[in-house]
Amino acid sequence: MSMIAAFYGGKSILITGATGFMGKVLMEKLFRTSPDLKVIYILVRTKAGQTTQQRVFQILNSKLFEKVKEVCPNVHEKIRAIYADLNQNDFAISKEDMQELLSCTNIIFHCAATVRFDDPLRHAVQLNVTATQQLLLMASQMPKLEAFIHISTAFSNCNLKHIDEVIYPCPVEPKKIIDSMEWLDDAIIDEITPKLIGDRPNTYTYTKALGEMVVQQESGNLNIAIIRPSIVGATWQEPFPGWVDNLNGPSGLIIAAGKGFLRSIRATPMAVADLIPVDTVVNLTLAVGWYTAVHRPKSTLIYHCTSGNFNPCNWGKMGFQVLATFEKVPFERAFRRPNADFTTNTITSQYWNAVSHRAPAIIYDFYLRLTGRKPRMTKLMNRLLRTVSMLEYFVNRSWEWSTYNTEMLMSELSPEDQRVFNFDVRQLNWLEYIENYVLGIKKYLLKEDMAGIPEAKQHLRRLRNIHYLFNTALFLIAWRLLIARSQMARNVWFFIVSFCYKFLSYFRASSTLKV
Ligand SMILES: CCCCCCCCCCCCCCCCCCCCCC(=O)SCCNC(=O)CCNC(=O)[C@H](O)C(C)(C)COP(=O)(O)OP(=O)(O)OC[C@H]1O[C@@H](n2cnc3c(N)ncnc32)[C@H](O)[C@@H]1OP(=O)(O)O
Ligand SMILES: NC(=O)C1=CN([C@@H]2O[C@H](COP(=O)(O)OP(=O)(O)OC[C@H]3O[C@@H](n4cnc5c(N)ncnc54)[C@H](OP(=O)(O)O)[C@@H]3O)[C@@H](O)[C@H]2O)C=CC1
Repeated sequence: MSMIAAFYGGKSILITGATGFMGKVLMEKLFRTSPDLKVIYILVRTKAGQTTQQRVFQILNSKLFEKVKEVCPNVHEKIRAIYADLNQNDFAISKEDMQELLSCTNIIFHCAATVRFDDPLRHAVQLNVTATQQLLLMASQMPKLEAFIHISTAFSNCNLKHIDEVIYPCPVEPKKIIDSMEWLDDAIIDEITPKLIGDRPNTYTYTKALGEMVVQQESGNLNIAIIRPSIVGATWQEPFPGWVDNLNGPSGLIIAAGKGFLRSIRATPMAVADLIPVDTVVNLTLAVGWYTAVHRPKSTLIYHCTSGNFNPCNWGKMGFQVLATFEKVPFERAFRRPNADFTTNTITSQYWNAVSHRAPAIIYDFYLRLTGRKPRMTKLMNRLLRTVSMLEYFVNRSWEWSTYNTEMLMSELSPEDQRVFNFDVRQLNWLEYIENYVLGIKKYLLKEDMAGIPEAKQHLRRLRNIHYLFNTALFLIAWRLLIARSQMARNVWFFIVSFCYKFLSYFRASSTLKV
C-alpha cells in the first residue's frame, strides 16, 4: 500500500489554481490515488460567462477525469468549489465559506499565479506576491493545517546560472513593493519596472522570486515547502501520455511550427531544454505534501523539479524530434510546410524573420485582399513574433539547479511510493515523450481527428509543389531582369545555353552510334 496515498485519505485539501494546467492534474491524481480523501476545496472565480459550478462540471467531464470517475464515482460530492478572486481582499470569500476553510483544511497546495511574462507589475505583484501573503495569513489561522505547499518556478532566480535550494533575497523587500503598489500610479510603476526587475527578463520571474521571500518571511510556525518546476510540459504517463490544455511554454510554439507559421527561431541548439512533464511535477508535489506533514522538517525545504541534471535534452534534439513527428502526424490546414531552423545569430534571425515569416504573411494578405477577404496574417505573425521574442531568453541559456532535497525525498519513499508517485525523470525517454507531446497537442489542444492525417499529408505535398513553383518563378524573373541589365549575365546565359545544347547533341550522337 502506498503510504502517500494513505496519508491523503480522510484529508481536507485546499487547492488554489485548480482550474489551471497543473491544478487539474493535481486534483486528478489525488482523486485517483486517494479516493477516500474527505474533500478538495478549490478556490475558483467565474470566467468567460461560466459560473464556478459550470467550470467544475466542465473539468470533471473532461477526458482527463475519465479514469477518476471509475475509481471515485462520487467525485462530484468530494469537490467543493468556493467562489474566490485572489485579487480581492480576503479573496472575496463569503464568511461561511471562510469559516469552513479555516476550521477544516489539512493541506494547502498553492498553485494559482499569473504566468504571463508581460503582465503589468501591479497585477503580477497582486497575484504572485500579495495573494500568497494573504493565503499564508489564512493558513496561520487553520488549527488543523499540516502542510502548506507553495508552487514557485525554477526560473525565479534565472538571473543566476547555478541555483541552489535556497531563497535568494531580492534587493527591495516584498512588503515595500506591495505598499508602493497601493499608492504609485500605473505610469510610474511602468517606469520603475525595468529597474526593479533588474537582470530578470520579465515581471513573472521577478514576482515569483518575491513570492518566495514572502513565504520565507511569513511562514511563522507553519510547515512549508516550496516546489520549483522548470518548464512544465504535457503528461508523460498519467493518466495518459501527451495530455496538455494550454499554450504556455513550448506548446504554443509547437503549434506555430506545425502549422508552418514559425519556421525559424533564435535559439541555441545545445542549450538544455529543461522540460518537466506535468505529472512528474504533481507526483513530486504530493510526495512533498506527505513528507512535510509527516516529517515536519525544521526549515522550509525547497525542491527543484527539473530534468537537466538527471536526464538532459537540448533544444536542437527537441526541434528535430518535433519535426520528425510532424512528418508522421502532420497538423491539418498548415499555412506552410513545417521547418525548424535554429540560429544563434541575431542578424540571421532577423533575415529569416523577414524572409520566412513576414514576407509570406504579406503575400498571403495580398492574396486575401485580391479575393475580397479581410487580411489577417500580418497581424497574427506580428503577435507570434512578439511571443517568440519573449520566450527567446529561455532557449538561449542553460541553468544548473541543485537537487539534493529532491534526491533525498526520492530515497525516503518506499518502492511502492516510488512507483505510484514517480518523479524520477532518469526513466524518461525524450524521443517517445516529445512524440506523445506533439500527438497530445494535435488531439487535446487542436482537437484534430487522426482520420484527417492522409488529407493533411496531401495538403503538405500541395504546399511543397507550390513552394517549388514559386521559387522557380522567382528565380526566372530575377534572372530575366538580370539579363536585361547586365552584359556579363547575358554572356553567362549564352555560355550555359550553348553548353547544354552541345551536351545534348553529343549525347544524341553517341546513342545513335550505339544502335
Ligand atoms: C523554428 C521553430 C521550432 C519549433 C520546434 C519546436 C520546439 C520548441 C522550441 C522552442 C520552445 C520554446 C519554449 C520556451 C519556454 C518558455 C520558458 C518558460 C519559463 C518559465 C516557466 C514558468 O515558470 S511559467 C509558464 C510559462 N508561461 C508562459 O509560457 C506564458 C507565456 N505567454 C505569455 O506571457 C502571453 O501569452 C504572451 C506571449 C505575452 C502573449 O500575450 P498577448 O496579450 O499578446 O496575448 P494572449 O496571451 O491573449 O495570446 C495571444 C495569442 O497568442 C497565442 N499564444 C499565447 N501564448 C503562446 C505561446 N506560448 N506560443 C504561441 N502562441 C501563444 C494565444 O493563443 C493567442 O492566439 P489567438 O489570438 O489566436 O487566440
Ligand atoms: N506552466 C509552467 O510551465 C510552469 C508553471 N509554474 C507554476 O505552477 C503554478 C501553476 O501554473 P499553471 O497551472 O501552468 O498555470 P495556469 O495559468 O494554467 O493556471 C493558473 C491558475 O491560477 C488561477 N488564477 C489566476 N488568477 C486568479 C485569481 N485572480 N483568482 C483565482 N484564481 C486565479 C487560474 O484561474 P482561472 O482558470 O480562473 O484563470 C488558474 O487556475 C504557478 O504557480 C506557476 O507559476 C512553474 C513553472 C513552470
